[in-house]
Amino acid sequence: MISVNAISKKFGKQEVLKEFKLSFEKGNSYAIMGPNGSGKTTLIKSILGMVLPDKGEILVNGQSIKGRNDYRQLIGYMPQIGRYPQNMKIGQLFSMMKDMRPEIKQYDLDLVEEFELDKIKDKSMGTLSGGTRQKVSAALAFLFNPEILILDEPTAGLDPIAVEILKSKIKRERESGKLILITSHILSDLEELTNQAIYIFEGEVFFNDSIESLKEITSEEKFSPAIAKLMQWTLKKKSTTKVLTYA
Ligand SMILES: Nc1ncnc2c1ncn2[C@@H]1O[C@H](COP(=O)(O)OP(=O)(O)OP(=O)(O)O)[C@@H](O)[C@H]1O
Repeated sequence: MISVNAISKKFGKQEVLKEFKLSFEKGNSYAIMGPNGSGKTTLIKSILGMVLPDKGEILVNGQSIKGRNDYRQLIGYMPQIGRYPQNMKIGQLFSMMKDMRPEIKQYDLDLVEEFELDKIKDKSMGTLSGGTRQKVSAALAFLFNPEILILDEPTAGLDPIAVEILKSKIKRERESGKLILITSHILSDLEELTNQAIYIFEGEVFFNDSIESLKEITSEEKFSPAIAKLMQWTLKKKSTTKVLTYA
């Protein structure tokens, strides 16, 4: 569904993505992991067309995304930090988004309802707490029932009830066959929500396979120690990169 074909990206002298080769298939949910600054958001933004790779190409449903915008309609994106017009009210924001997609007549309002956003529809975006803004971002990502969901640190800043609501929504979408990409530092969330693991380190894809095979390779039964081991390997034995990279 999404093919990342040897993309590279530099910011100044810093090579953030080095020849990334990845493929993301429908019905799977991918945990995109790596230390702070390892390139997770840059990868996601490249798929969204918000960052232009210096080399390589990205295909969505077999077609290059270069110079196109239409494919974005297939994707629901929840950014790490949602930026919205400060004076716009929640209700106005949702109306504006709906007006931008007039062809869509049915909305997925699960999160609008579960987060009770209607009750605060007259609040301005600029006055919202960080967590409430996250709820709005999440509800918008799911609004048009997209085939692909890209969620950048989706549970960060949410209270425990909201976290459970969002996780249960993500699981329902995954079960319905959607493609889901999640970046997070919260390993317990990733274990619950994903079946594929991608670990990025110093601009390279260090691990890319199923969570089952991650556990096998690391000889760990649980996800968290398996990731911890992977992190130790990245730090101590950088030379194992080639062995662990399944492109
Ligand atoms: N627009 C930009 N201009 C210059 N440098 C950038 C830009 N965007 C990202 N970077 C740099 O690229 C590197 C990777 O950033 P990125 O946001 O992709 O990391 P990340 O893995 O998502 O990090 P985190 O876990 O902290 O969210 C960082 O060193 C960052 O400073």
